[in-house]
Amino acid sequence: MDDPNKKVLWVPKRGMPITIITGFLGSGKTTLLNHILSNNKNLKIAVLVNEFGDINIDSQLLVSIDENMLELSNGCICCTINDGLVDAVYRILERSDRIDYMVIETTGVADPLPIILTFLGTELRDFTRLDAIVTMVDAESFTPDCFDSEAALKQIAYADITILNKTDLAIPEKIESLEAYIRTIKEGARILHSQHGNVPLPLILDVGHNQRETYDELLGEGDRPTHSDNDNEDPKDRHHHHHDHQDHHDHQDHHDHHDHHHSSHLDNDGFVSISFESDRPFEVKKFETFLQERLPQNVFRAKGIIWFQESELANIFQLSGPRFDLQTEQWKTSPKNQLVFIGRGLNGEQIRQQLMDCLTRTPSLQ
Ligand SMILES: Nc1nc2c(ncn2[C@@H]2O[C@H](COP(=O)(O)OP(=O)(O)OP(=O)(O)O)[C@@H](O)[C@H]2O)c(=O)[nH]1
Repeated sequence: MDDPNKKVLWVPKRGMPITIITGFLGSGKTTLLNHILSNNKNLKIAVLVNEFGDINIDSQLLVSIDENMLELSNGCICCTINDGLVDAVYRILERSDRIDYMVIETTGVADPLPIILTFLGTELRDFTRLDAIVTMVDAESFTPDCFDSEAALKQIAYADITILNKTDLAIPEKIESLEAYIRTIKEGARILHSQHGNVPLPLILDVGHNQRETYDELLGEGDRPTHSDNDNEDPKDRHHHHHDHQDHHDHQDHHDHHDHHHSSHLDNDGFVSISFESDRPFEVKKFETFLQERLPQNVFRAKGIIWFQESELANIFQLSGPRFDLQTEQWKTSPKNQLVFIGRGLNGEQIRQQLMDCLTRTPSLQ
């Protein structure tokens, strides 16, 4: 055992507060995260961004934060709870620099429940305090059929706070009927309105709206005493917790647990993500034609950083439903194309070929 006098109280008393931002594809999660990072004055916030796709576009679209405060995980955290989420959270917790708060942005197709249960039902609950699940809803494009997506519905059902975002694009009647609809899914829902995620931060951070009792039944621990503070725990022990779940015996337990939560997983609701990268620029005209004439209807969301032969700048491309948008900024890396397309039943090979056709010709072919 370590010298007990050497114990360091570096785990916050009630555990690291965690806010989880969910919301369907393109609803404004990254926009909200940027609002939080730009406007919070006092908190040192660590961010965990999870993306559904091979390329991390979001991380490049975040306002600059200390690189060390950002953890990335690819794929869907609700599918890779063991390796992705738990480890990424531990990596943040184990940092020696001061961190007051953790914000996690899930993918647009994530079912929040397995993520919530991971925080409440694994050893993570000793070191974290789930503060609130914040769900972004696109007030313009959201319809009660929820894009046929079970994930979209669950994101609202498990929200502690729902933000009706993009109110600039929706008529008041639509906003009203959406509110009413949300309350049919979740009685007594706390609903905020926003444009570009602009909500007062005290309404969404450190609000203590997540109630673990709500999940007792799912966690199978109705009569179990609630966990006490862990301010007396030796960080070394905590460290062991972490590695325990990687050794054989515990790993097995962990797996059972995981599978249990996983059974409710939605397999991304049939959404697939296609990524494209190239070190050669596009020709503007060809890419325009691609967008106008070739882009399949079933692409629900696309985003990326585009290199046009005609431009010195990086072009940030955003497509959400029927809208798309291009904005320029200085390159932070050497110029290249990085794009992700998300939708149902996409033909990846075809999309990639069409994008290849947008590239400038290689010198040898000219
Ligand atoms: N007009 C309008 N556009 C918005 C608003 N909020 C976000 N957007 C735009 O909507 C697009 C998608 O926003 P993101 O924040 O990237 O959405 P997301 O939920 O992170 O998207 P995924 O990562 O695909 O899940 C971007 O082009 C934003 O600029 C808003 O309130 N009004």
